[in-house]
Amino acid sequence: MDVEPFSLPLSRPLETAAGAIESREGFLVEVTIDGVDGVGEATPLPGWTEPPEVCGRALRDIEQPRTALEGDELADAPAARHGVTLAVLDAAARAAGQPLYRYLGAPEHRESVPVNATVGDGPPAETASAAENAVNEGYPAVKLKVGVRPPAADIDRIEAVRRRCPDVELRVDANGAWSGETALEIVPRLAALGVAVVEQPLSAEELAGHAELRGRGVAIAVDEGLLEHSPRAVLAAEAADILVCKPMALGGIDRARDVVETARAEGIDALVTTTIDGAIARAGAVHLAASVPEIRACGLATAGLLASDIRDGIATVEGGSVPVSQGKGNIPPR
Ligand SMILES: O=C(O)CCC(=O)c1ccccc1C(=O)O
Ligand SMILES: [Mg+2]
Repeated sequence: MDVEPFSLPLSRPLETAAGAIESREGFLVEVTIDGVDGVGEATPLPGWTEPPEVCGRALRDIEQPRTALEGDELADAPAARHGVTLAVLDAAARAAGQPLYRYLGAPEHRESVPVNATVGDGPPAETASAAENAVNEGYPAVKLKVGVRPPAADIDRIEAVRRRCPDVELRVDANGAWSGETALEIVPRLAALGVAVVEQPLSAEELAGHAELRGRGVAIAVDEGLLEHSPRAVLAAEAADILVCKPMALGGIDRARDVVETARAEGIDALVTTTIDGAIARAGAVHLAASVPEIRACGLATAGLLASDIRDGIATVEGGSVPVSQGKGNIPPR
């Protein structure tokens, strides 16, 4: 197994309530299984996965990728496990002569996956312009980062977006910024502005608080909470209408697919997003989303946030959706 570090600066920082994301450092993972090559990507994000040093060490310690996965050697390193899993699945899908999404179990051909635009914190006019551009480009949904400013200032931003984009599906992601009290005040105002989804309004520990916010006119999506607890615990606490599945943080596209299926079996929806991964992990997440019937718009429109990428022209947005690669495996070989 080969492990190669990379560093990808963002074209500009993504401002969130949990801090700004400025660049992404990770590792390309290359395997050969029964003579077939596979490529994966491990792109840890502190706060969401193991730290980069731990990820790199875990990857370099691996002698046999399949044995490492079978022995659950990467249980404490979700990004490393993601990279190895994606490489192994890529090789397996290639060997089977199938695009990755079909190999993962998609019941039928799938041309593309709908995606939401991702708009970081910024002043109202800037936020509204970014949202309007996204609508003009054909995005079916726009997600705004909130919680950096006081609630009243976020409401101003959302109102500015609504004026310019009367019909788009609006989502907001607070990354855990609000107290229960603030959220109980703000959620009805979001509902009045036609916001469809609020992602992680309360801190990751909160389960009962999220459960209490449901049924107030805005779907409650849990993201960080899935990692703090477990997807099972979030479902058992009835804390979410939607689970936000990040394969890098959940330890691989296989694990993330299990979470999506488990949620849906209980009548809870799920969507796929990334930690702003490089092209290979982003493409893997697109295959995962494509393997799930009728998935709602996913947070996979992040290629444009990167100033450079490990591969160009892979899993990029065209008119509000990302085309699904129909060749063998994850992405075409170089
Ligand atoms: O979901 C999206 O639209 C893009 C991805 C995103 O918002 C994100 C990116 C990196 C780390 C955390 C998050 C998040 O969803 O909170
Ligand atoms: Mg989120």
